[in-house]
Amino acid sequence: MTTPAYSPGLEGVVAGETAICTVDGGLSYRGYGVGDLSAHCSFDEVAYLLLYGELPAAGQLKEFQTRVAAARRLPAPLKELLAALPKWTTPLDALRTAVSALGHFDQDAADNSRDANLRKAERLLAQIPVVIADHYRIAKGLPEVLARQDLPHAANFLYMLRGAEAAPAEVKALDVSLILYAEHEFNASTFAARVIVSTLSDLHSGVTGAIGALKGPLHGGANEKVMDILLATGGPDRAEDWTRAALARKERIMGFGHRVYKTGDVRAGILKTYARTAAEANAARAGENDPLKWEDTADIIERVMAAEKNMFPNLDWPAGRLYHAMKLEIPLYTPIFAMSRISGWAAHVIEQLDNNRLIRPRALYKGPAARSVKPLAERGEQSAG
Ligand SMILES: CC(=O)SCCNC(=O)CCNC(=O)[C@H](O)C(C)(C)COP(=O)(O)OP(=O)(O)OC[C@H]1O[C@@H](n2cnc3c(N)ncnc32)[C@H](O)[C@@H]1OP(=O)(O)O
Ligand SMILES: O=C([O-])CC(=O)C(=O)O
Repeated sequence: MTTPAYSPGLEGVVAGETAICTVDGGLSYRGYGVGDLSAHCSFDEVAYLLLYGELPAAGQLKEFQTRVAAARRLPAPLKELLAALPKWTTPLDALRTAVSALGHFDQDAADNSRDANLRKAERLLAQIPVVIADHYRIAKGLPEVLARQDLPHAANFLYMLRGAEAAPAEVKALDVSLILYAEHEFNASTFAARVIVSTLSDLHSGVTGAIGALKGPLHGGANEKVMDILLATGGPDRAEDWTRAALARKERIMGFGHRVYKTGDVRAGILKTYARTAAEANAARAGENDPLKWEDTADIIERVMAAEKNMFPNLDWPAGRLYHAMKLEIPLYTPIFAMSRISGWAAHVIEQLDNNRLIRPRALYKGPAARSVKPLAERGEQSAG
């Protein structure tokens, strides 16, 4: 047997084929550049594109939105479960548990046909924002807000969370962030979902595992850490010294760097404008006198990171700031990523199952050489590996 090539972290390894997305030559979903999609489409259209392969015509979009809106409700026992979770449960952990539980209530759960997976994907697309908003309101002791049938994905989420309709500019900014978060080829959470369903497991299992992978701060969890970093600097006056000191301590500045993008992430550039505009608008509304404090702080950190590390922002960097400017609480940021990425995860699960082969790579063995077992009575104590 020949020894297969080994690449730590699978860097640069082509682990499968996809027709959903490419990061080569600028990020595109099914052939459409993300700049074009975020300028001309809504998240609902992009979710349809990812799931069905083509942008919807007006009638198809309406039918899709109607189906999704009708599925915006949770089984009563799941609401009870959300209320029964320990009070320290994070919103992302609650979401992971809820998606797993939703599998029990979905009549198509065990059906891995393409049609059933599309039906389940639409339902999860509808249910995930409801889980996030319901858990948030339960944890705060606030009354439940029922989903609206007449609002698109982003607008309905903000409505359920706050109990009031959001301003159009806020809805647009959130919507653009959802478009940019929707899909990204073989990132860790999507790959996790594909590995899971490659055993012929089911969509809910794949998405539950994907949420677990998204949680980590090297992936989706980074968007929550971004604001921790900005707040820790104290503001523009101390941002440069703080960043240099953090780098000297060999700390990672969350929101920077990327496994694939080494000269910058196109999505970060698109969302930066929305983060800045939201900061100006929302601070003005709240009567704050330094609306661009965190945007200016971010600019300084960007300059230091480029000069010291030749490292550039990824999408989480402006997304964390945008959500903060919208006065959303930090533990909601990674769940918001999930409420978008469900469209990409589901598209990949369907694509994997359309042409499935078990994903089972090899490991390079680094353990002890072959040896014989000594009878128990003859073994001395040895410290574990
Ligand atoms: C939407 C998304 O999920 S995008 C990713 C979001 N994640 C983050 O923002 C977390 C911060 N960034 C990182 O940890 C990394 O850049 C990753 C995990 C995203 C990509 O990592 P890789 O390309 O595999 O690089 P790797 O982790 O091997 O790091 C290489 C070197 O760069 C350093 N480095 C990488 N990212 C950063 C960072 N953000 N800040 C400071 N140093 C960094 C590492 O410490 C390491 O240094 P060393 O060689 O001296 O040990
Ligand atoms: O591709 C990656 O490794 C992470 C990422 O940017 C994403 O999932 O959007």
